[in-house]
Amino acid sequence: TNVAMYWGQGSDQKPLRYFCDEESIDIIPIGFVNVFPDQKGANGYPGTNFGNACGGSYYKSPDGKETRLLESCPLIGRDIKYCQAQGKKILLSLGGGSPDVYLASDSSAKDMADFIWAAFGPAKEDWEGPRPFGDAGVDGFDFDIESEADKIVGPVDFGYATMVDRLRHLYDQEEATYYISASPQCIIPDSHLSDAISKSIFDFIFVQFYNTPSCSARAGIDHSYGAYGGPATDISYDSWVDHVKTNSANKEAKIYMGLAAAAPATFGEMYLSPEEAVQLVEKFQSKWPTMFGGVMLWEATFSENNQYKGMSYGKHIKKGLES
Ligand SMILES: CNC(=O)NC(=N)Nc1ccccc1
Repeated sequence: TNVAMYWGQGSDQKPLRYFCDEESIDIIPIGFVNVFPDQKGANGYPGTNFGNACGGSYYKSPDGKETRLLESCPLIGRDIKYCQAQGKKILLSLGGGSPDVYLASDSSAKDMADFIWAAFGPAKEDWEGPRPFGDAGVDGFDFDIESEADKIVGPVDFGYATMVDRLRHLYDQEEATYYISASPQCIIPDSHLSDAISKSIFDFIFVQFYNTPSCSARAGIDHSYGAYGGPATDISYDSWVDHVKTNSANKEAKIYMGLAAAAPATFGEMYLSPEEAVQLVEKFQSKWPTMFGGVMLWEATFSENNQYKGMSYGKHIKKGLES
C-alpha cells in the first residue's frame, strides 16, 4: 500500500532526506506555496513557507520589489534529488491552511501554472527566473486548497481547473511522468476543490479524513462520533468513491485515506491508533481494490514524534498493511 506523507510544516523538523531514508514512504507532498501571486504583498510571485528549512531571504520581483518567495532553501533541493534517487515522488503542495489563497482570473491561473512549472519543475536552459530548489525538479503539484477564497471571486473557487489543465498541457511536452493531486476535506462536495476535480485530471485524491468529525476516520469506527444528536456518522470513503466515479474528469483517480499521524495533528478524537487505522484501511482497500490508492499522513514530524514500540506512526501503518 502506498503511503503519502506531507513534510515541510513540522516544528523543529528534520530535513526532508531523513524521511527519504524510510522505505515506508512513497510520495512526499512538501508544503507550502502559501501565498498566490494575486494576493496583496505577493508582488507578482507565489510565496512559500517550509518551516525551518529555508533562510530568511526572499526573491525580488523584476521591478525590484520584495516578494514572499523564499530564495534560499538549499537543503530542500539537495534532498529532493536524494529522495528521487530512492524512488520517491516529491510533489509541491499549494495552499495549506493559509488564509485567502485565491486566483483572480483565468489568465492568472495559467500564469501561476507557468511560473511554478518553470521555477519548481524540470530545470530548463532558457528560464532566467527563480529556482528556489536549484536544479532539483519536483514530480508534480498538490492542491491543498483550504481557504475561504470563494467570497472573493465567486460561488466556487475560481481558476483551479484552468491551472490544472495548464499544468497538464506543460506535462504533455515531457518524456517523464508528472503528477497532480488534490487534498480535499472529507465533506462532499469539497467547497474549494470539487469544481476542479469535476473538470480536470487529478491522479491522486488525498482525502483529509480528519479535521471534520462527521465524515472522519473516527466516525468510521464510532458512528456516533460527530453526530451531535443527528443521524449516525461514518467515514465518507464510499461517498468519495461514488463522487470520483460520477463527478470527476478522471474516473480512475486513486483515493487515499488521509489520516492524522498523531493526536496533536488534528483535534478531538480524530486520531486513530495504528491498530484502528490498519483495520479501517484494510476494510476499504479490500472493498475498493482499484480505487484505493493508499494512506496519506499529515504530517512527517507528527509521525516521527509519535513513536510507539520503537517505530514511528508511519512505519506502523506501512508494516501493518504489509503483514
Ligand atoms: C493535507 N493538508 C492538511 O492536512 N492540512 C491541515 N491539516 N490543515 C490544518 C487544519 C487545521 C489545523 C491545523 C492544520
